[in-house]
Amino acid sequence: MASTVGKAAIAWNAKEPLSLEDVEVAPPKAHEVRMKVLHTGVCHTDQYTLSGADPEGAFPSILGHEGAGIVESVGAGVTNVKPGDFVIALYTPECGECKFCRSGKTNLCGKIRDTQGKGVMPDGTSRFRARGKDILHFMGCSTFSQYTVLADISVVAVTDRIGTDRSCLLGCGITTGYGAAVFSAKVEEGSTIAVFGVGCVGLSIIQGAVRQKASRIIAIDLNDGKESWARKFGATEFINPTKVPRNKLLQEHLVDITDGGCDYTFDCTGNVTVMRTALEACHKGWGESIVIGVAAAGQEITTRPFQLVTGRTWRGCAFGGVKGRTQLPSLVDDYLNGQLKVDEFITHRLPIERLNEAFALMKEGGCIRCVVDMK
Ligand SMILES: NC(=O)C1=CN([C@@H]2O[C@H](COP(=O)(O)OP(=O)(O)OC[C@H]3O[C@@H](n4cnc5c(N)ncnc54)[C@H](OP(=O)(O)O)[C@@H]3O)[C@@H](O)[C@H]2O)C=CC1
Ligand SMILES: N[C@@H](CCC(=O)N[C@@H](CSC=O)C(=O)NCC(=O)O)C(=O)O
Ligand SMILES: [Zn+2]
Ligand SMILES: [Zn+2]
Repeated sequence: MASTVGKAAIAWNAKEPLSLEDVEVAPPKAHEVRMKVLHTGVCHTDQYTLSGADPEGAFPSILGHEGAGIVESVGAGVTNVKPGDFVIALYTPECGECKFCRSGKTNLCGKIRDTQGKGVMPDGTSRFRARGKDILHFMGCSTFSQYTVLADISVVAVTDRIGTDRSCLLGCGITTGYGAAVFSAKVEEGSTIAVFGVGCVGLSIIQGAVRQKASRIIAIDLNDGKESWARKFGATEFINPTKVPRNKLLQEHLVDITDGGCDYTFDCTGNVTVMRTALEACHKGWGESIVIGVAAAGQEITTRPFQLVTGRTWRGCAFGGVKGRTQLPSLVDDYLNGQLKVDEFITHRLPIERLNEAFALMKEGGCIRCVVDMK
């Protein structure tokens, strides 16, 4: 098999716009898949890494991890997909064999995590070259490229009846929030929950909490414009933290209005102060706070240990705790059966040539997800 050339949006350095240029994409080696990326979403984690705040961020690299497309070719030993299959890229792979996969306790497959974090394929090398230099991979996906190479355990085949311009969003934001509520927290019927940060992830938590029949879903965001978004997805209340009664902390206000605190709270902001508020807004004895937002290098969370002694639980999840190869096909079915909203998240669409504009749009409250056409 030969190398192929396609356009990719290369991040040469942190804090710089992506540069659209030709990239040479080597053929897949054993247990690798070369994918023609048809659509990609742009997630806040891409922006976080481009901002330089990610301790694992390395450049030059090809960002993007919320992508879907078609298998172009496969390396030796690949049995789970074949050329022509429609696939979603998985930044949380699923090998089914490692200690993590076998534990049944987590979706955090460990098989390729070390090399993935270093921006290389499992054999320690890159498949991308541009301007005579190796370009790093990102989150095992690099979906801001017309062609990319992934480990075979980092793709899942799904029906294309959903369309790659929709299935791409199941590669991160929607699955992360929905999974956090349904599979990770396992919100119970009648629960009171609070969601901090009404973006794609927060709205997806709301969607999951509605599915679980939560009674009260309190959405919290600094932007009043997010209230209509939250209510459209099923929130029963909205709070702008800048408007809580004077001399009350937001967590005190939440405890007051919920008869002692929330059963579940979710941070979808990446702000460590918000994470503390979310923990302390939990009900004594059983409340659980789930950290989803990604915080910048050097940031740490604090609270009084007494908050935990008195029965609150502080934990987190990646990709909603969802096992991509096992569980994503059924989320696609849910979408096709009208039980999972996906289209509703798409506020903007752009061609590959305008991918940088998606980063600017993310800073505007009106953008939930921008889907980029990579063709
Ligand atoms: N753990 C995981 O697996 C994953 C984690 N993430 C992370 O989750 C987070 C959310 O992602 P996404 O939904 O795409 O991001 P968005 O930026 O779309 O949503 C975050 C929302 O939080 C709001 N916000 C910011 N600060 C506060 C605050 N102090 N109080 C209340 N609301 C606030 C933002 O408002 P404004 O726009 O006005 O700033 C925005 O509406 C990010 O940190 C992302 O990196 C994403 C996917 C997977
Ligand atoms: N590289 C960062 C950590 C970033 C992070 O937490 N990523 C999430 C997914 S965010 C998706 O949009 C994740 O999957 N974490 C688990 C993992 O193994 O990376 C850092 O070093 O802080
Ligand atoms: Zn993401
Ligand atoms: Zn594994």
